[in-house]
Amino acid sequence: MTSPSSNSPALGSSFSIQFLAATIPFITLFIALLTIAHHNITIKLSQTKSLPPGPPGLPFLGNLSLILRPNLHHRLAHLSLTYGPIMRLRLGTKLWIVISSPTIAKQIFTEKDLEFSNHEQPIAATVISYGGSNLVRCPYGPTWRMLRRVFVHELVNAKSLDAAAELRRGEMKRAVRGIWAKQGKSSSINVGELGFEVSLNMLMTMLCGEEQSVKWREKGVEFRRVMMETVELLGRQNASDYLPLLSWLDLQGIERGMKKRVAWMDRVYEEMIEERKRMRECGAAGDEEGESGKDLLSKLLKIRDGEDSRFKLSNIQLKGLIMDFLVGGTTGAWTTLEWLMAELIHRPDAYRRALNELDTVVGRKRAVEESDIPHLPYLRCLIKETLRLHSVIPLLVPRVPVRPITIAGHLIPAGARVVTNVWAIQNNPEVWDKPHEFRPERFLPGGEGESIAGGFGFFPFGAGRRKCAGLPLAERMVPFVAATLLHLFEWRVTDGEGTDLKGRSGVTLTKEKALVAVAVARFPACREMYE
Ligand code: HEM
Repeated sequence: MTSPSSNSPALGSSFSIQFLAATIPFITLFIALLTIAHHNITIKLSQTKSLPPGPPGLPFLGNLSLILRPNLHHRLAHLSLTYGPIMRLRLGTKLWIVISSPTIAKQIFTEKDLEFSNHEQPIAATVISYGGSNLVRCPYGPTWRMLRRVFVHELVNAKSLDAAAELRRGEMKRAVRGIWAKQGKSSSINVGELGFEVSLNMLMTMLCGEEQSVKWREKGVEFRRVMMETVELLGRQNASDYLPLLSWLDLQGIERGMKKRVAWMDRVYEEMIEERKRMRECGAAGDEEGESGKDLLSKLLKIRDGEDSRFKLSNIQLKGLIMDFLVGGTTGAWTTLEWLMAELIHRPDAYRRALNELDTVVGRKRAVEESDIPHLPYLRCLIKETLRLHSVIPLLVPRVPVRPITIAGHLIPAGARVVTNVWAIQNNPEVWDKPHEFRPERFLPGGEGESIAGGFGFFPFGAGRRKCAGLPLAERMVPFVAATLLHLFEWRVTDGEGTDLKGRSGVTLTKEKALVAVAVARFPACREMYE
């Protein structure tokens, strides 16, 4: 008798293909583990003595299981109580050095800032940054310096921001009108969604002018969904980053998911660029002096097309900067606004004080203007306190030294990920008095905030060369939106929906449950402030 397989060469070859397909992952896993073992042994023999202390880990995988769950900022803060303010974690082939002390952070971001000027580039970030072509992920060097100059001096410099103040005002008015229109219909408002929508519309209008942004406004809901999913994927710890030999399997689907969403955003950017080009060709988009010339996309296109000899920008870099502007801008703004409103609902006395300040400075007959912000010190304290308790990016963007560096007597090897737990520092009882209480007053002149911030106890925007490039815009946009919403409406929560203060962190720290509130006009007799 012959076996079925010997009679059927086709079946035989399909069997061996199936066998091969089934064994490849195991062979790869085996090779991966051998490589990690070799890598670990090499690190162990040469460096363990001088590395910072850290928890014991499993063979090959190290402490990987610790970081694959949410709310990593909490877990790392807790671990640092045992292992100290500079701690190591071994994650597959990677080494993390976690910093939880202001003194060590100060050393890293001041004395040694140059050595720590590279941001890490995990797989998901490589996808969203067009392979490291945007500002957030560009390796430190001449290209990064050029991108940073374009961003800081062309997009968010005082002149550009002043020129676009009217556009932000228009978007704020549009949002107010929308909230007003819902009056009396007992419709609740998702505060985070509102914050996202207003900030996205402001950024879009600044980017491509009022006329063109109307078209993108229709895509706002989808934009929000895609962007939120992108940020969520960006914040998930990806096993492929720590076990590179297995990365082709993309076990958690993070790379695939990211590519899909980035492709969607890329299509939007390409369309925006094409349309702007058409407008410029037919003279609808003018010079910098003209009305539509104020838009930032025209400036970027001029640079890309070689009309501005100071800089050189490729199309990919241009799209990377748009990504920085929109993702960085919306993420920081909406999370801060939602946390701020949630905190105020728990602190009626702080809420009342904010309203008193607004009613005194702005009055009851006109809406808030951006120019009012410098005269609203308590409002600025509220925002600082929100950023202290709920840092938007609780672990900042990890830095990667290019050569071995000794900090606080410990070796940080080249290529290690230096993760600064700014949340832990800003919530440390050894640094702050009753840190878990929302007390905006601490940032008033003479309060503890002044001295602690100088000593690296408060730096929600990061520090050093790679400090948030969008800070000048954030300092205008966030207080302006917050002040307007507080001044014109009374915010009431219905069933306590989302009023708890539980957070959930990935790359950003957001509220676990969305805050939903009803907005009631404070000055209904002054319809012109709302319509
Ligand atoms: C409340 C608002 C915001 C917060 C808390 C925030 C926070 C941060 C943090 C922590 C970093 C990393 C800094 C470091 O590595 O030391 C960063 C970088 C950055 N942010 Fe922001 N950000 C905010 C708003 C914005 C806005 C409005 C924009 C753009 C319009 C923006 C664009 C950027 C960019 C481009 C970088 C990368 C800078 C570089 O690598 O050179 N951010 N931000």
